[in-house]
Amino acid sequence: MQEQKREIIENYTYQYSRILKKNSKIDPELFDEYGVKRGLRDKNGKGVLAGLTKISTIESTEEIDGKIVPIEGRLYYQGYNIHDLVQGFVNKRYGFEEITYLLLFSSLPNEEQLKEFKEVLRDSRNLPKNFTRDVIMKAPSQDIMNSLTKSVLTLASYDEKINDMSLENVLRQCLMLISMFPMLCVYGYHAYNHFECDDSLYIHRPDDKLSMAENILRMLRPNKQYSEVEARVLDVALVLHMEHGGGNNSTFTTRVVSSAGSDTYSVIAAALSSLKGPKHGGANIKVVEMVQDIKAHVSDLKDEEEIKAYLTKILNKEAFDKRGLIYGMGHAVYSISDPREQVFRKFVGNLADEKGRREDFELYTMIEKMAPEVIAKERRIYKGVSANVDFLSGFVYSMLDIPVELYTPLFAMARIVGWSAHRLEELINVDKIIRPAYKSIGLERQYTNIQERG
Ligand SMILES: CC(=O)SCCNC(=O)CCNC(=O)[C@H](O)C(C)(C)COP(=O)(O)OP(=O)(O)OC[C@H]1O[C@@H](n2cnc3c(N)ncnc32)[C@H](O)[C@@H]1OP(=O)(O)O
Ligand SMILES: O=C([O-])CC(=O)C(=O)O
Repeated sequence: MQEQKREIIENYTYQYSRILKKNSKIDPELFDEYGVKRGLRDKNGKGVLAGLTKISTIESTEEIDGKIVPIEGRLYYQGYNIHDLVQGFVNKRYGFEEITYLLLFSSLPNEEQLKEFKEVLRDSRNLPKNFTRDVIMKAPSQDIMNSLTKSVLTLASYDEKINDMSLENVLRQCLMLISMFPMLCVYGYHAYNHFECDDSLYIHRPDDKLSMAENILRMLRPNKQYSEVEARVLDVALVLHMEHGGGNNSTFTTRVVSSAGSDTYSVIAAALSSLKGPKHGGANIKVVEMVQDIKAHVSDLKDEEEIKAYLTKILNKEAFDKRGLIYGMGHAVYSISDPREQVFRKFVGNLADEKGRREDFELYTMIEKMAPEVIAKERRIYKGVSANVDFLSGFVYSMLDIPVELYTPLFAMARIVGWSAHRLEELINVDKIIRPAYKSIGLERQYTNIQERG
């Protein structure tokens, strides 16, 4: 019976998807005719100006002799170059907490301020009683982003001040979510791994003395053990993913939903739903799957021509997931390079040697070299294509023995900081609902009674 019902629905949706496509199709030329900016971008790929922000700056071009020329990408958090920030803490102290303070409060903390901030984060990390058992463990899924979103929305029902939009209350909610995300994600993974994959169940509590990066590894590993190098690499990865302007899809979502007056939990749930998309934060999982697929189908991984031919097949929707995308390549703003990928690149070679993954590293390097050529040949390129932050992040996580299901959630554990900063900036400065226009090209029609319809 169930089988029969499923077949009926499948036939219906098959037939109606064709009707939908025919009736909803809009002539692509009309977008140009009405000056519609596809993807809110102009013809050169530049985004329409939708707001102002002081939180971060992304640069990919420079004006030289009156001409706009592409440059190596630059990223600044609150005015500080990302390279200088990473250089400032790496191998000296953990950076996540310090850079979170910077992004939220616009200045680098002194030692006293950092100590106090870490204590506040620690005290904010307080899951409601039995939340792990009653919420996270229920209906576990391989999709940890969905599990995280469910947890965030359920946390709302424990908050007595859910709709209080005062700055101090929204800041309290943001700090709470920033500090709790690692538990929600890692416990969600353990629940899936236990109930769906028949593995043992571990729920380790975070240690109040440890940094965010250390606690993620501690909660994840059955024996709670990790090396200092592993924790420091993860810490840098988190800092690199924290923030990327107001226009990236998930931060713009944060701005849009905040502008409607929604509560913090709903705003962050919407941002999570955006981030998981394979064209955005979900790309880090896709890259690793794509590289596995290349390894399975290319007989000589050192043969440039064979790699090129397979990448062309991926681009032509003939291989891998048949969506026509080479994941980890391209960016809406950067052209020559993404500075975050450059930071990863600095240490990923050594890490690969340490972990016996040199051959994989060489394959990634080869793809990074060939893909822009293949994309430039097959697509209309406005500004050049290079590897983005998602290209190497999954490879790095795999060398830290982090399960693939947690790659995009790790992005979320970092980006919640940027979302929080942008939500606060939107609430402080704008107070106007975001509402762009859609030109209607539908024709007016005469209503017909149901008996008279064909
Ligand atoms: C944290 C992040 O979100 S980083 C991005 C992570 N996403 C990915 O790695 C997925 C693969 N990359 C992509 O899909 C794209 O490069 C995006 C979504 C990141 C940016 O897309 P756009 O802003 O359209 O890039 P751009 O304007 O430079 O693209 C020019 C053309 O090349 C295509 N293109 C760009 N990158 C790729 C790619 N990796 N594979 C296939 N085609 C590509 C675009 O679709 C576009 O074609 P169109 O005009 O027919 O739409
Ligand atoms: O800026 C973008 O469009 C995507 C991106 O790199 C990010 O959000 O980190």
